[in-house]
Amino acid sequence: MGVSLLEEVVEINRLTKVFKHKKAVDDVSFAISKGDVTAILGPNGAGKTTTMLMMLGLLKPTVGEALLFHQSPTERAVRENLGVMLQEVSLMDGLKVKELIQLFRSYYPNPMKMNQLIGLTGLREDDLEKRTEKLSGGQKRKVSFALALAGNPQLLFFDEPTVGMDITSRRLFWGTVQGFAREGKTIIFTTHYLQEADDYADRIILFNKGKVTSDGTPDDMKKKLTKQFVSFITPDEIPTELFLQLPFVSDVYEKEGRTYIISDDTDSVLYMIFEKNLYVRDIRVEKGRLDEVFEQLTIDQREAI
Ligand SMILES: Nc1ncnc2c1ncn2[C@@H]1O[C@H](COP(=O)(O)OP(=O)(O)OP(=O)(O)O)[C@@H](O)[C@H]1O
Repeated sequence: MGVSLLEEVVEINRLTKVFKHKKAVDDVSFAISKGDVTAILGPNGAGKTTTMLMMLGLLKPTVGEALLFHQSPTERAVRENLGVMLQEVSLMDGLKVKELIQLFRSYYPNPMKMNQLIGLTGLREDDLEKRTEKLSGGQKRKVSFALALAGNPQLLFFDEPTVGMDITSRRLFWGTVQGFAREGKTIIFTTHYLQEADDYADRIILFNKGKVTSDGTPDDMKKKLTKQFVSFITPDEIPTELFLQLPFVSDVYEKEGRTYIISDDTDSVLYMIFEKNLYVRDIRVEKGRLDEVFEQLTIDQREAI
C-alpha cells in the first residue's frame, strides 16, 4: 500500500520548449506521485500551459521527455487513463450534450456511469438536451469537465479549470476533485487563483520565466518565501541578544514602537517570550500569505523585463 501510494505517475525530465527564439519552458524536471493534487502556479507567460501540453504529448518538446505511467503520453493505454480539460473549450457542434458525452464514454473501456457524471459536474437534465453550440460559457466548461471524466481516468489535467465558473460551480468542482484524490486519482491543475492552490493542492510547483522557482507544500512555500514573525509592544528594554542567539531567529528590530522578531519558527519565539516571562502586550503572529508570495514573484518578473 505504502509503495503504491508513492508511485510516480508523471515524470518529466529536462523538458524544454523553444518557440522561434523564445524559451517558453527551460529545462524543467519533476515527478508527481499517485494520489497527489498538484497546482502549477505562476504569472502570465510563465510556461505553465506549454509544460502541460508537453506532458500530455500534445506539443513536442524541443529537448527532454515526459512520461505518464512510465510510458509515452501518446500510448493508447495511457490515453485511456487520462482526463484532460484545456483552457479553450471547443465542443463538437451539432450534437446534444447527452449525445456528445455518450460518444466520449464509448471511446473508453471502463467509462464512468452517465448519472455519476451528471452528479459530479452539476449538469442539469435540461442542459443534456441542448445542442452544444447553444451553451453558455459556464455550461460549456461543465460539459468539458464531464468529457474529461468520461473514461473514469486515474490521471486528470486541468488547465485553469475554474475560469468562468460561478461560486457554486467552483465549489462543486473542488468537492469532486477532493473526492477523486481520496480515491487515489492524481490531479494536476494550473491556476492563477492562489487561494485555490493553497486550499486544494497538496503541492505547488511555482513557475517563473519557464523555470520552476519553487516546489513544495503550500506551507513549505509560505515558510520559504514569506517573512514570518512575532511582533509585540513592550515598555521594557528589548532583549535583542536573547532572541538573536536563537538559531531559528534571523532578525530583531523595532519599528513604530513595535518589536519584530523574524523567525521561521514562530511557535518557539512565543514559547521563549512566555518562558522568560517578558512583559509584552498585543502579540501578533504573521505566518505569511501565499498571495504576497505570488505578488513578490510577479513584481520580480516585471523588474527583470
Ligand atoms: N505557440 C506558440 N508560439 C509562440 N510562442 C508561444 C506559443 N505558445 C506559448 N508561447 C509563449 O511561451 C511563453 C509561455 O506561454 P504559456 O502559455 O505556457 O504560459 P502560461 O504560464 O500558461 O501563461 P498564462 O497563465 O497566460 O496561460 C509565453 O511567452 C508565450 O507567449
